[in-house]
Amino acid sequence: MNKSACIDVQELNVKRGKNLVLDQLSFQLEAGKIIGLLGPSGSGKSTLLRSIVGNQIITSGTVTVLGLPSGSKALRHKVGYMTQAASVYDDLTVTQNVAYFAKILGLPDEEVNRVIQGTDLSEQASSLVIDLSGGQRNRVSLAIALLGSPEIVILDEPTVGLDPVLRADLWGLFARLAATGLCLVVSSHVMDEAMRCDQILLLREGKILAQLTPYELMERTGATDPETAFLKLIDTGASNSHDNATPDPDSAPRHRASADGSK
Ligand SMILES: Nc1ncnc2c1ncn2[C@@H]1O[C@H](COP(=O)(O)OP(=O)(O)OP(=O)(O)O)[C@@H](O)[C@H]1O
Repeated sequence: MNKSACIDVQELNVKRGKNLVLDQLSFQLEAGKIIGLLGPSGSGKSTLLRSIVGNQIITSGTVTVLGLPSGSKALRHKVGYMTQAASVYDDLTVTQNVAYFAKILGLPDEEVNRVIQGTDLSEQASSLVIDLSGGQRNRVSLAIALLGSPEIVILDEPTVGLDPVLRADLWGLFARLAATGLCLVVSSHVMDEAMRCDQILLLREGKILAQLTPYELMERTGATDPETAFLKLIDTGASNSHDNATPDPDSAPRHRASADGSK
C-alpha cells in the first residue's frame, strides 16, 4: 500500500441479490484530502462506502483501511460514518442527540461540545432537531460522525436535498475539516460538487470510470462544466482514465479558497 494511502481497495466485487453491484474495483485514497465519490444514482456509491466502513458483505477482494481490514474493531473510533438516512432524533435537542451517541461510544462530555462547536452548531445546541433547517440537521449528523476524532470520515450524500447556499455552507465546513488532516470521502450525484474535491472517483454501473483531480477532469475532456465532462468520459469509455494521476499543483482545489474560515 502507498505510504500515504488511508484506504486501499483491491479487486473488490460486491453482489447484492443477483446483481454484481461493484465490479472489480481497485484504487487507493490518500489522507488529508477531500475525496469525491461521484456517479449517477444506482452506480454503487453507497455500497462502496458501506464496504469501506465495514457494513457490507463483500463477495471478493480486499478493503484495507488505515492498514487494517475494513470493519476491524480497532477502526471503530477511527472511521466516522454519516449514512444517507438521517440518524438523528427529532424530539431531542442537538446536544441530547450528540450526547446520546457519545455515550454509546463511551466518550467524555467534552467531546460533545467539541463536535458541536466544530460543526458550527453552538447557537442551536439547545434547539430541538425538528426545529432546524435541512443544513443544520445534516450538520448534527456530521457532528455525530466526528465524535471520537476519527481519522477518516465517510459522508454518504450529505448535501442531498439542500439548496445551493446550504450546500456551499457544508462544503466550506468539509474543507475546514480536511485542512485539519482528516480524510473525507464524500459521495454525491451532483457533478458540480466534484469541483470542490481534491480528488474525484467517478463511478458508473459499479465500475470506476476515472480517478483524477478536478483540474484533470476538465483538461482531459475539454469540457466547461463537470456535468458535460462526465458525459464526455462516458462517451470515450474512459478506458485510460483510471490512472491515479498525480494532482497538478496548479489545480489548487477550489475548496481550499474557502478553507480559511469563509463559507
Ligand atoms: N438490497 C439490495 N438487493 C439488491 N440490489 C440492491 C440492494 N441494494 C441496492 N441494490 C442495487 O445496487 C446498486 C447500487 O446501489 P447503491 O445504493 O450502492 O447506489 P448509489 O450510487 O448509492 O445510488 P443513490 O445515489 O441512488 O443512493 C443499484 O442498482 C441498486 O438497485
